[in-house]
Amino acid sequence: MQKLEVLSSGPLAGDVRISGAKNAALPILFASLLCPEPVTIRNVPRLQDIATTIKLLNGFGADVEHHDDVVTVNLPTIASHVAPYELVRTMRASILALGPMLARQGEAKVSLPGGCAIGARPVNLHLHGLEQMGADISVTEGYINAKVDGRLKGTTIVMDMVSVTGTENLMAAAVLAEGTTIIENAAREPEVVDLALFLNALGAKISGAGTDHLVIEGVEALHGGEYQVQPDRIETGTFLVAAAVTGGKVRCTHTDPRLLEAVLAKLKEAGAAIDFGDDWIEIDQRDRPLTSVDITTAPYPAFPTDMQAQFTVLNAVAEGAATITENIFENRFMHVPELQRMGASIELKGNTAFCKGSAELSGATVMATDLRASACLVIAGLVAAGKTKVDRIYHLDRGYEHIEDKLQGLGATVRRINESM
Ligand SMILES: CC(=O)N[C@H]1[C@@H](OP(=O)(O)OP(=O)(O)OC[C@H]2O[C@@H](n3ccc(=O)[nH]c3=O)[C@H](O)[C@@H]2O)O[C@H](CO)[C@@H](O)[C@@H]1O
Ligand SMILES: C=C(OP(=O)(O)O)C(=O)O
Repeated sequence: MQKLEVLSSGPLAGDVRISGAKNAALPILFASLLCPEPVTIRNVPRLQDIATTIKLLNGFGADVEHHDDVVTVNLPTIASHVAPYELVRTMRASILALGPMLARQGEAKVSLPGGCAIGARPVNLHLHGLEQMGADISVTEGYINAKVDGRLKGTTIVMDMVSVTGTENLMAAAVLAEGTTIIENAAREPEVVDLALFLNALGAKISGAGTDHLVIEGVEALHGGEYQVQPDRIETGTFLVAAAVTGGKVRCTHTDPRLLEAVLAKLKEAGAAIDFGDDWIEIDQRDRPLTSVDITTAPYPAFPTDMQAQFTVLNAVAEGAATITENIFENRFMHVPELQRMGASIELKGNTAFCKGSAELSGATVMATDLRASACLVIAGLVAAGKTKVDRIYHLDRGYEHIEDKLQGLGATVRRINESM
């Protein structure tokens, strides 16, 4: 079993190149299913989730090439409309195959992704929206079976809750629907905007992306094209927090400060000096006190749940007391017991973590439970006295490209080890 061994590392320093966004690349790759002509996607990160997606696309009959950060998908005819449990169970985002496959093929069979560490994560909004567009949907033996006679039909969908992949699935399906689809209470996340821009580059007619009101005028077919995935705002935020807690100075390059306003505001509130240009962000925490900050997660443009775990470790070591309230997922505090084992003083009550701050963390063997919890434990290891071993790093590999190389480049002592339990 692979682990990351992290040693107390001192202030991080230097430049780190940010990869393309996992949560934009995944819906874009799945939406390439809509297109019978070749599609070239640039700035795709090398991640386990991307490899899983490519396997799913191969299963549907696609010819996929992946060189460096460029992926080319060619799917002139669909060979299979099934996304099997064996692949889907390793990646919830597989649900994003449903809308595009149904829209193009009139039929889709996708394994239910199931619950995971951070919450139940139902897909009722995805299914309900597709039904409103005329799909006939049943769930049998763990699979979603969706069918439509002819094309999906444009309609108005009011989403009960803000759902990122729910919005993406319905928006992608609506691209090939007959007539106009309106999605109200749509997610405004930058990854939804990236997907809309990608689809429009292939001939889709989507307007309103980035607002909660999307209008999708259906077209008969998409054409091939090229697109560059946006930078990963969560990877960027993770490196900025790592720099902050180690009292370092780090510049994230190939990123976009406009995607991180809520996160940058909280880092400034915590005492960081932040500078930025069009495609870089620099944090300087040298000789500056780090103060804990209250965090409340909510849909974009508010503070992202995917940065909550990283700010929990920041609050554990910063001066002062602060609360962290998680409003998106009901079980996203699995990193807290592990941080407590490293010496953090955090009390959990319902969906709020009360952080006392100023903890002197000590290294321990800790268990990563999900992607961002893993990142939080790696950051904790950078400031903890002695050695931290982070177990179950396959979670980390789902979402962070070459994380140990990037951290080493900033002066951290981190290595991947093979060790049995
Ligand atoms: C691949 C991807 O982009 N993943 C992101 C996406 O996940 P994902 O799209 O799965 O998250 P959602 O935005 O859908 O979830 C928001 C909330 O809505 C609930 N819900 C969602 C759909 C549904 O049909 N019914 C329902 O009740 C969820 O349980 C959750 O409580 O957005 C999350 C919230 O920003 C991020 O943490 C994930 O990193
Ligand atoms: C929760 C995340 O991803 P996923 O939705 O793929 O589980 C994440 O990126 O933090």
